[in-house]
Amino acid sequence: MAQKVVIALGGNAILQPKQQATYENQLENVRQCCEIIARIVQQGYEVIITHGNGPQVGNILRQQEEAKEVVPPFPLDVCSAESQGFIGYMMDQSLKNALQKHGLDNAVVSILTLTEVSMDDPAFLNPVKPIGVFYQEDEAHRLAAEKGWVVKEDAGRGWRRVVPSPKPKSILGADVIKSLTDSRAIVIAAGGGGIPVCRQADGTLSGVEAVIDKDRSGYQLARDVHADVFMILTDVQNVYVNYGKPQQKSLGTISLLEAQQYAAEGQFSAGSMGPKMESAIRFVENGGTAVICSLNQADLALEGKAGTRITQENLVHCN
Ligand SMILES: Nc1ncnc2c1ncn2[C@@H]1O[C@H](COP(=O)(O)OP(=O)(O)O)[C@@H](O)[C@H]1O
Ligand SMILES: NC(=O)OP(=O)(O)O
Repeated sequence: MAQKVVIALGGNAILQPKQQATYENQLENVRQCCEIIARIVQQGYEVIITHGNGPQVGNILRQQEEAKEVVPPFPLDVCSAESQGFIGYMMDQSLKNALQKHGLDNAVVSILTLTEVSMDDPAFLNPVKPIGVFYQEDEAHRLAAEKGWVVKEDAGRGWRRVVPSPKPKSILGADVIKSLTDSRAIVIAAGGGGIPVCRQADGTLSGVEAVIDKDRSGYQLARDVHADVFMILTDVQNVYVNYGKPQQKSLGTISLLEAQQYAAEGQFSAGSMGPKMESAIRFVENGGTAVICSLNQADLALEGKAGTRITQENLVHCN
């Protein structure tokens, strides 16, 4: 039987920190990624795709705020929906083209997905999810004072605006996504973690101003579609311990136990590698294999030849 893999593509892989935020740059990154995904489909995997939206939703929010004198700005959950729509469109188009090139006829569908969160989530009191572009520290503090933003340092790469990131409770429509994947369709879903919504006392849904971590919702999606592999693609080739320090060490294939120990030591930053490792560990705890690697090595990493792989087996190997 074909192995099912959920591929989570980082927002910073779609728009790299040093790139100008043009549509063309983002489309080219997505196009390159879809070439690799098409090769994975050709290898016989059933593929489900999810993606981040941190840089993109931050830029949409900024566009709205800058134009507020002429067009009333939309709330953050609507900006999240916009980002899910445009990234889903780029992926849908690029993947259809890449599959056609490889002579593959799988259907591709992009599903605008809502993710339920709880308004009691403590994450609303401590914003940690970085969105938008990177700033120098002094400029970040100036913007925070001027615009009422909360800003934080992001994994040694600069300063960014941060917003609340509640944990996903459930991905709405996951059963429909699963039946589509069971019929060989390649589904793009829960982009940007899904649009955050909460359920009111009367059962109705309403939007929530937050950005859900796509690695956390990617884990839920992988669990809901019964995936064998959960793969997180980002802008580093491996997960490292002592990241950014002279004794930095790259992780190849590691056991679940080793991953849990590194996480307990606080090796992985909140808002970047932290949620990736947390989600990868949860997936392996539930019986699967998790891989974290760079976008351009996804196919190699699936074969165990690149990236960081967390397995249930007690295999320890460092690059
Ligand atoms: N221990 C670590 N190992 C590798 N990368 C790390 C680590 N801790 C923090 N990072 C940072 O995490 C970043 C990837 O997270 P993030 O920017 O949220 O990615 P994405 O947008 O692709 O989901 C890397 O670029 C790196 O700077
Ligand atoms: N929503 C989300 O997790 O986006 P990034 O992958 O850009 O951080």
